[in-house]
Amino acid sequence: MNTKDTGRVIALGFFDGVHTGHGALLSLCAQRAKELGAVPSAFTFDTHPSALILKSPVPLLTTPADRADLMRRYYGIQDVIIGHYDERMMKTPWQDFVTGLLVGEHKAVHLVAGHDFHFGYKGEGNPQKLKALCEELGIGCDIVPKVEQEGITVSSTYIRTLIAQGEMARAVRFLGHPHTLTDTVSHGKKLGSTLGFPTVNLHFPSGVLVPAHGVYVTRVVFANGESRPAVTNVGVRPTVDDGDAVTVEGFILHFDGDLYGQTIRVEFYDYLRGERKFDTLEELRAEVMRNARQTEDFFTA
Ligand SMILES: Cc1cc2nc3c(=O)[nH]c(=O)nc-3n(C[C@H](O)[C@H](O)[C@H](O)COP(=O)(O)O)c2cc1C
Ligand SMILES: Nc1ncnc2c1ncn2[C@@H]1O[C@H](COP(=O)(O)OP(=O)(O)OP(=O)(O)O)[C@@H](O)[C@H]1O
Repeated sequence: MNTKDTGRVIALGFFDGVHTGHGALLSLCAQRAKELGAVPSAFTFDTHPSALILKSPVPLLTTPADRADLMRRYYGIQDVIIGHYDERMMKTPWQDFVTGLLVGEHKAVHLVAGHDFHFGYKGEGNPQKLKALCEELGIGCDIVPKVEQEGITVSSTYIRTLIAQGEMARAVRFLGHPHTLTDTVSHGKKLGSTLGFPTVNLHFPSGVLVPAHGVYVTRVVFANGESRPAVTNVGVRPTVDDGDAVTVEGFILHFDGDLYGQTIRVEFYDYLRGERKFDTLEELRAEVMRNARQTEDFFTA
């Protein structure tokens, strides 16, 4: 993208999940970019800073690619800069992050950050300092006030707890869109077809949060943009498997075709039930058919 002449308006944060709080920043970023004739952009990192600073990995709601895709589709962010978070980045003073990286390298003409945005070495940068520095540099800066919903401050941390507990419908309200996983379809055991419900098999990449094991109302979006309702199991399939490998298996309704090797997006809308060990495959089959009808009803209601 040629930003040499136009420059970028850059929204700042990690943006895991791209929730409604992030949405406030991203919408404003798109609006300012339009006013300035600049490219609406966002800056995120490949690794969550806490993973390095606190040395404890944070299981994320989204991969960097899903984050970028959500920001583009829902908020019109054209350019998502994915910075590499390492020791060097951690030790970068907040002023250098702004002047060297955002303005110098990425041609920022305007920045947008949230009310509690702390950044740079030891988190010494904050919204007040950012605003003052932007004034000095002669570029614009917006600080977005806190977004609350249902009396709660919207945050990635809160939404992670919801998804880990299977509270998917509530998570979707706080995200402002369905929870998303994009992956390439891999081969399963092919048992599903003989049981009357062929499935696509996906995996959560390492570092991405696995929702509570159970069955979900989902929609599968194909590479060509078409989509179909699907009922999806997340878990270890105790009826047919002894292992503890977690799979994501979707039975796509009203569809037959080979999707092996294709990249698809699964959108999670609601939680139907926990994963169970059935005594017979026939009982499993009957339950999956019931869950398929519930999924159909969800989208036709
Ligand atoms: C909607 C749905 C619900 C499922 N629920 C369970 C379950 O509760 N317990 C279980 O052991 N397996 C469950 N499964 C996994 C099935 O055991 C698995 O899809 C089937 O054995 C076919 O596997 P395959 O695709 O590897 O051939 C579910 C699968 C789907 C699609
Ligand atoms: N509820 C909110 N209202 C307004 N701005 C927000 C809200 N949540 C986050 N932001 C802003 O969005 C940007 C990205 O924030 P960040 O990625 O840290 O999200 P977060 O939800 O606060 O994450 P965490 O739960 O890890 O604290 C920051 O500038 C932050 O201040």
